[in-house]
Amino acid sequence: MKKIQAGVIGASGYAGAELVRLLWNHPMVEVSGISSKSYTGQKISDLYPGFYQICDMVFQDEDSVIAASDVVFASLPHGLSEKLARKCFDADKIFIDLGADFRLDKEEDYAMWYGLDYHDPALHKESVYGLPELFRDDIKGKKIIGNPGCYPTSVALGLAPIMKAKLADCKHIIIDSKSGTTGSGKSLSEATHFPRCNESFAPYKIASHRHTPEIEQTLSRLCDEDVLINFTPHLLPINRGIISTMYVDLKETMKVEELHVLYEQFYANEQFVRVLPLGKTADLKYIKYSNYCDVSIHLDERSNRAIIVSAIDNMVKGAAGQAIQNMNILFDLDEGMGLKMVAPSF
Ligand SMILES: NC(=O)C1=CN([C@@H]2O[C@H](COP(=O)(O)OP(=O)(O)OC[C@H]3O[C@@H](n4cnc5c(N)ncnc54)[C@H](OP(=O)(O)O)[C@@H]3O)[C@@H](O)[C@H]2O)C=CC1
Ligand SMILES: CC(=O)N[C@@H](CCC(=O)OP(=O)(O)O)C(=O)O
Repeated sequence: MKKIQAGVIGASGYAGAELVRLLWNHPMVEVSGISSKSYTGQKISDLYPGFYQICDMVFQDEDSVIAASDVVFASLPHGLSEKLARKCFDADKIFIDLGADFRLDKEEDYAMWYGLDYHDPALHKESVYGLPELFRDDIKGKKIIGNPGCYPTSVALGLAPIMKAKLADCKHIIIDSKSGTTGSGKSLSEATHFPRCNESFAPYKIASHRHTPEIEQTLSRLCDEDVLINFTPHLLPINRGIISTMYVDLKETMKVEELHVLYEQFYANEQFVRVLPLGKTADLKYIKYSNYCDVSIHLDERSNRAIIVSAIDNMVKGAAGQAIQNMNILFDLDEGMGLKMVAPSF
C-alpha cells in the first residue's frame, strides 16, 4: 500500500519536532517535508542531535512542504494557520493544526482570549475539533482539524463520563492543572529559565488562561448545558507531562464504586484512555513519552464531590500523538498505528 506523505510545518519547534519523531516510526507514513523559517537549509539533526543519522532532513519553506504532502501538520504560534489551511483545503489536502486557530466554535471567544480575528470564516465551517475519544464520528471525512490544547485534552478526557451522564453541578467545577515546561515551547522565557523554575512551583494566569473557553466549550457540548469552570494552571519544574485534578459537585449521591463503573463503561473501547483501578492515582511517571491518558477516580463522600485525576504527556497525547491519532482516523487506519509505545517505568 502507498505510504501517506506527511509534512510538518514548524518542525523546528517542540511540538513539530515531536511530530517528526513519531511520524518517522509510523509504518504507513513517509515524512515528505519539514519547514522552519529560522533554520531553512539546515538539517533537523543539527538542531536536535537525537535525529542524527536517523532523520537528516533539511528544513524547507512552507510551500515546498505543502506541495509534497497528502497531509500537512502545522505547529506554529496562533494566528498563522488560516492561510496555510486555505492552501491545503483548495489543493484537497488534509490540514491538522496543533495551534488554537480551529479549536473554538465562536469567533468572539477567539477574539477575546487570543486577541485575533478570523480572516477566512468560511474555512472554520469546514473544520472540526479533533478529540478522537469524544468526537470521532465528526472527525471522519473532514479536511481541517483543530487539534485540542494540551490542558483541555487532560480535562475533557478526565470529566467526559460525568458530564455526559449529566451528573455534574455545571457551575461549580474546579480544575487545578500542572504542566511541565515544554508546554511553553522552545522560546526562552523567564518563567521557564532553569534557575527560575527549578525547585519552584507556582500557579500562573489564574482565572485568565486562554484554555478556559476551550474547556468550557467541550464540557458544555457533552452535557448540553452552559458550563462554568475555575481553571488554574501551574508550572512544574519538569520537562513533560500534565496532571489535572478536577473537583465536581455531584447532583446525585453516589458511591465511588458506581462512579468507577461509569468511567470503565464509558472508556471500555478506548485504547488510549486507561481508567485506573480504584485505590490507584494517576501519575506522570507512567504516561510520559506515551499517547496514554491515565484517569483515576476518587470521591469525597462527606461532600459528595468527585475528585478526578488525569495525566497525559503534553507533547504526545496533548499535541503530536493526538494529531497522528486524527490522521489515522482520516486515512481509515487503526487509530493507534504508530502510537502504542509504553511509558518508561523509571
Ligand atoms: N508545547 C506543547 O506542549 C503544545 C503546543 N501546542 C501548540 O503547538 C504550536 C507550536 O508550539 P511549540 O512547538 O510548543 O512552540 P515552539 O515555540 O517550540 O515552536 C514554534 C514553531 O513555530 C515556528 N514559527 C514561529 N514564528 C513563526 C512565524 N512568524 N512564521 C512561521 N513560523 C514560525 C517556529 O519556527 P522557527 O524555527 O522559524 O522559529 C517553530 O517551528 C503552538 O500553537 C502551541 O500552542 C499544542 C499543544 C501542546
Ligand atoms: C507550561 C505552559 O506555558 N503551557 C502553555 C500551554 C499552552 C500550549 O501549549 O498551547 P496550546 O494552546 O496549543 O495547547 C500555556 O500555559 O500557555
